[in-house]
Amino acid sequence: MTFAQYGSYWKICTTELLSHVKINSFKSMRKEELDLLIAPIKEAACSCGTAVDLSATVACLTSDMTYRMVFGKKCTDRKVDEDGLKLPCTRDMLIASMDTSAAAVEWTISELIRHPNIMKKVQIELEDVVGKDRRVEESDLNNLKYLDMVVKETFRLHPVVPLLLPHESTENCTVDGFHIPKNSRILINAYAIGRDPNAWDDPEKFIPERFVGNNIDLHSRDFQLIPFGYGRRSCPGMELGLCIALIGSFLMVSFPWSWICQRNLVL
Ligand code: HEM
Repeated sequence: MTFAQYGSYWKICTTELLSHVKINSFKSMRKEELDLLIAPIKEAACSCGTAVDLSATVACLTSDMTYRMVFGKKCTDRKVDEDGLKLPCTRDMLIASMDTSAAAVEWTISELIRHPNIMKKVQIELEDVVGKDRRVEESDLNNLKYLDMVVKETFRLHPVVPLLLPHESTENCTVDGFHIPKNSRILINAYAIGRDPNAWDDPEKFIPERFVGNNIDLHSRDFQLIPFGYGRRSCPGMELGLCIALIGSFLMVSFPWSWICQRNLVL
């Protein structure tokens, strides 16, 4: 799918599988998968010294969710059974969704561990919005403004697909004075754009507050922040990816980071 030309077959994935309506209709399934994700972490909390590989756990969560969205049934074999791998589209989906979402959560947590004051602010926001007596719901995400800024800032500094995917020009064109011949392979350096001093103040620093009072958004034409690409070949899984990144980060932040360090969690 990833290397296919734009056309009606390609569009099936974005319109049928990853549309806003479809993503919403799978909410309950995400909740179930989230319970499965929490279980090993809870277990580790009870048995001192048990290691939990967060990256692998989040990757399993995403692959199982994608599998269920495509096949409408639970993935019984962790390695994904034959059906999944026979369909190139499904294989692409699994590859595109697993490591990206897991890496986004890992980078967010790494930055929060390096910046305990920012971690504290996220935890305070979580207590204010969600409290301690109930589980976070996807509907809470809209109200977690600071967490949203933290995830955006993480995407700016650590875009998980730093050069996006290779694109090809279908016509001769001129961009910003540069002539680009037809059929050229174009790589877009999202990593460099996110650290460009012409676009960002103090670009090497992790400052979520830089998003206060501006509308820099992942959904609009803000080309200084393009972790999901832009245009019709941008990431069709952006909504799901963002949701997983926010919920995954939320979960990890719920544990005091000192607990994470003491308890031998593999980050
Ligand atoms: C945090 C999570 C994710 C990030 C950061 C991410 C990022 C990206 C990027 C940068 C691209 C290339 C865009 C371009 O070159 O312009 C891409 C493509 C793609 N992504 Fe994602 N992605 C994420 C999650 C997902 C999920 C959850 C799915 C599916 C369930 C998915 C499916 C795809 C597919 C199928 C493509 C290829 C699209 C095409 O061929 O035009 N991604 N993603």
